[in-house]
Amino acid sequence: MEVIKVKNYDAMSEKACSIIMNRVINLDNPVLGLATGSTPEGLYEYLINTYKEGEISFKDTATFNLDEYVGLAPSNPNSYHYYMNEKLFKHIDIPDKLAHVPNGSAQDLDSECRHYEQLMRDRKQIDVQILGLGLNGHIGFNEPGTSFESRTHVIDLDETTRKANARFFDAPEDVPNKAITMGLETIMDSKEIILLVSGARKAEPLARLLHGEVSEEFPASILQNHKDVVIIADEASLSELEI
Ligand SMILES: N[C@@H]1[C@@H](O)[C@H](O)[C@@H](COP(=O)(O)O)O[C@@H]1O
Repeated sequence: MEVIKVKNYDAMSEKACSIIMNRVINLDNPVLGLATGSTPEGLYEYLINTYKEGEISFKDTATFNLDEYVGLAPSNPNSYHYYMNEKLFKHIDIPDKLAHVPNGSAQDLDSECRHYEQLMRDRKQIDVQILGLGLNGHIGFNEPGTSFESRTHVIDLDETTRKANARFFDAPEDVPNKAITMGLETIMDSKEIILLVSGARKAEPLARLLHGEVSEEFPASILQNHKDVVIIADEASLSELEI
C-alpha cells in the first residue's frame, strides 16, 4: 500500500481529484466505484469544478456506489442516492443510466444485491474504487465480522456506525438499521483502490489498517492484500504514525 501524506482535507481532496481525472481522461469507458460520507465531499467538489472548467467529461463514465441504506428511497434526503445526486451527478454530464446506486427500497433485497453484482460484472471491473474508512474499520458498510469472501449483500449496521452517522439525520432513531453494501470480495476485485482518510478521529483506525493483523474483525485490513491501494491521508489522520 502506498501512503501519500498531504497537509489537510483540501489537499487530500485535490490529490484524489487529480488521480481520478487522469484515469477518466485516459481510459476508454472508465468505471468508478464511489463512496459517500463526509470524506469524499471535497473530492466531488473538485471533480465538479474540473468539469465546469471544461477539462473533463463523464459522458462515457459508469459509476457504482458502495452502499445504500435499506428502506430509504432515492427521494429521501438521507439516502445515499440523494447524496450522490446533490453532491455530484446533477452537476456533471454522466448519463443517468450509467450512475448506479444500490436500490435500498427494493421489494426483494437479495435479488437487488444479485442484480447489482450483475451490473458490475457487465462492466467487467471497477477501474478505480474510492473508499472512506469507518471508525470501526468498516469499508462500504462491511461491519466487523463480515466475511472476506462476501459479495454485495444486506448487512445489519453496528450501533457504533448508526451513532457515527446520526449527525446526518433529524433523530438518532431515524438511522436505518440495515444497508445494502458491496462485499469485501467485490471491493477487492477493483483494479485500483484509493482510500481517503482525514482528521484525528481516523488516526487510530488508520494505524490499525496499516500495521494491524489482517482479520475479519477489522474489515479494512483486507486492503493489505490488494496489489494497488493508494491511501491519501492528511497529517491529522497520520498523527499516530511516523510517515
Ligand atoms: N457507509 C459509509 C462509508 O462508505 C464511509 O466511508 C464511512 C466513513 O464516513 P465519513 O467519511 O463520514 O467519516 O462511513 C459510512 O458509514
